[in-house]
Amino acid sequence: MRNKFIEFRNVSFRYSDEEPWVLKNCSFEIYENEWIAIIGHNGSGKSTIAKLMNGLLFPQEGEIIINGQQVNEETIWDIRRDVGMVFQNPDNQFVGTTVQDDVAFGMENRGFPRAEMVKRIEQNLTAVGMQEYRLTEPHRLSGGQKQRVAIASVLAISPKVLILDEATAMLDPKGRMEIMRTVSNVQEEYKLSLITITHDLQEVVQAERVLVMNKGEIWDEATPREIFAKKEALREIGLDVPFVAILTDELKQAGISITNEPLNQEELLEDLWTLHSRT
Ligand SMILES: Nc1ncnc2c1ncn2[C@@H]1O[C@H](COP(=O)(O)OP(=O)(O)OP(=O)(O)O)[C@@H](O)[C@H]1O
Repeated sequence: MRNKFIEFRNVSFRYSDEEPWVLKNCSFEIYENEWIAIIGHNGSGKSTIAKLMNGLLFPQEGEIIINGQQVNEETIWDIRRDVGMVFQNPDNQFVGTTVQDDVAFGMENRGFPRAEMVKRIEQNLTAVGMQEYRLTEPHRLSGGQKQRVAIASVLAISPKVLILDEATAMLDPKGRMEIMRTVSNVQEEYKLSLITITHDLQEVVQAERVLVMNKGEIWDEATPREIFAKKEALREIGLDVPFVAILTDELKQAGISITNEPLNQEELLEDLWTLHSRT
């Protein structure tokens, strides 16, 4: 049984008294070392959840507990050490003139000793496969490389949770795959809780659990397979389903009796192969 690391208890939030509620009575938990994807239509409140987890915003109602502490003005520095975030636009996240300066920045702010900083720069740039670029100026890097450096900068201060808020949205398919491979490796190596906010279905199917948002409320919370089995209901709330799930439905309608809910090509091929070998 895993320990709870983040808990939202009846959280409601709005940006001002004049504006509508953006989150309405949201309760959920995130466990140590799990990978959870948050999905939902545009404006459903996903980024707001991320900002609440990092103490960039505070709820008007309910409470948020992270690593046993309530998130508030007094605890945000502890919370920000535990919860690292990487955003969508890699260009907005650089402060250093070289890659290694950039990774050092967060540690300098927190007063890490120099020898520790040098060790962590090496360790974290290696973890994301960017060690050979340590003296490169960030603007010379590709989008995917910039995001890997942004991840290394966050990892350098040893967070327990890594939030990627649409962090692959501006990358090409190859860049996306590289980032997701990197992230999956570091999650394993550092035993992190990983929260990916994304519209990319290939990312969603890799998560252990999916939290679906709809109009500021939690619509569902389950494994990717359970979520994507609800194809029609997902479409009704403006969400896509993976191509393999659509293809499976069409194959079923054509009389091919696939009994599972495959989530990727490999699983679908395996199901078809099993059927074929039975006939
Ligand atoms: N700074 C802000 N001031 C006022 N309203 C905001 C602000 N940021 C977001 N909102 C509103 O809050 C609602 C939720 O926004 P949020 O960014 O959390 O949604 P999202 O699910 O992440 O959307 P997307 O997928 O488009 O990024 C939207 O209606 C948005 O317009």
